[in-house]
Amino acid sequence: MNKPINPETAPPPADDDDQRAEAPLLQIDDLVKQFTVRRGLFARARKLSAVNEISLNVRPGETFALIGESGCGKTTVGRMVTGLEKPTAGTIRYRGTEMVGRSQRVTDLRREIQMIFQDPYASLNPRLRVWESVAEPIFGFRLMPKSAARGRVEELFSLVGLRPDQMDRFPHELSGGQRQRVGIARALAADPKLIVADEPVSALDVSIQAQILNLMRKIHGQLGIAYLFISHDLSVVAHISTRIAVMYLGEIVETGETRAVLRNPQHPYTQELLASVPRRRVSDRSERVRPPKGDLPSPLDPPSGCRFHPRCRHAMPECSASAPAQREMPNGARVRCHLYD
Ligand SMILES: Nc1ncnc2c1ncn2[C@@H]1O[C@H](COP(=O)(O)OP(=O)(O)OP(=O)(O)O)[C@@H](O)[C@H]1O
Repeated sequence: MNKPINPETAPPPADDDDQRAEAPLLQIDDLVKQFTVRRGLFARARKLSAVNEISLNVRPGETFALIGESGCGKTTVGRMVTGLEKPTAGTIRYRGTEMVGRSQRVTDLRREIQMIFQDPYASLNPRLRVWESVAEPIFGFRLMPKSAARGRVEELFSLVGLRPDQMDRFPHELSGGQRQRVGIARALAADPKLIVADEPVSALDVSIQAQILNLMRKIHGQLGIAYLFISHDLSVVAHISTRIAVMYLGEIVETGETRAVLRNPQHPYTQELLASVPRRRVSDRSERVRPPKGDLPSPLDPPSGCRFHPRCRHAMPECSASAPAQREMPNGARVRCHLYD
């Protein structure tokens, strides 16, 4: 996206009464993911803390954004939500059901959670014609007789702005934007209620990014699908999400309505992310979030207390001593920072 951030472009939140009335579609509580890593054959195994006790919920039909620097754990959260990765601890509830095990109920509900990947080229089978890739979930979940699948794929192609004559092409015969449209059609084929979109536009040319985002917004409006939208890019998130969670080194440091958080960020990390945006050149790849000073510490050995404290210009002695509790701010955002104790 080549626009500076404008909090006013964020879709307005649903009014409070609507929000209270609706149970969350997705409820994540105290989710933890640790990977066991070993550097070298004889090195001892170590725990890498990719996601540390995060909680969030996504309401039916809303777009919830997860944002943060590369390596902060966003993809790992998305992969746990879609069942590609198993949590170390914590719970993921979808429509009230805890998504563990392989019961029929869990399997049926998994169909309703689909994923759009960053790199549509890598996520499509190069040996299949694209219509066959889109039809795979229809066959896999036995959603309709095989004879009807091609007609359904044709409908999906039309929905995502592709022509029927493109159905028999192979992925390499399409442009990046067209391949991402195929990826979106494939996610829609399973009739989802929630789509985890993992950096869906960051591999695309800037000129194509807006087209794909507009398509995602159109689908959202037409079909009422909720998105868990993972991105590095604040300007993308400002454009598409109603609520946002800012992640830093495996933890959520600030969460709230997108407009409120972008207008008046409270956490020093969020403030730095936002401050870096207008200074960027718009045409280059540094459009992504520019990290604050210093390197991102290793999740193999995360800092004590507040994980952001070694890079924080407001750091105080208590910041390295204890992890801050989450506090609700006057603008409704929830923030973890000792400045607000
Ligand atoms: N399978 C794995 N085994 C070991 N470490 C992993 C694995 N997957 C992710 N990690 C590590 O977990 C941390 C979080 O990675 P993750 O991909 O979730 O971050 P991210 O914010 O999505 O970053 P990016 O945008 O670069 O994908 C990183 O340090 C990463 O190296």
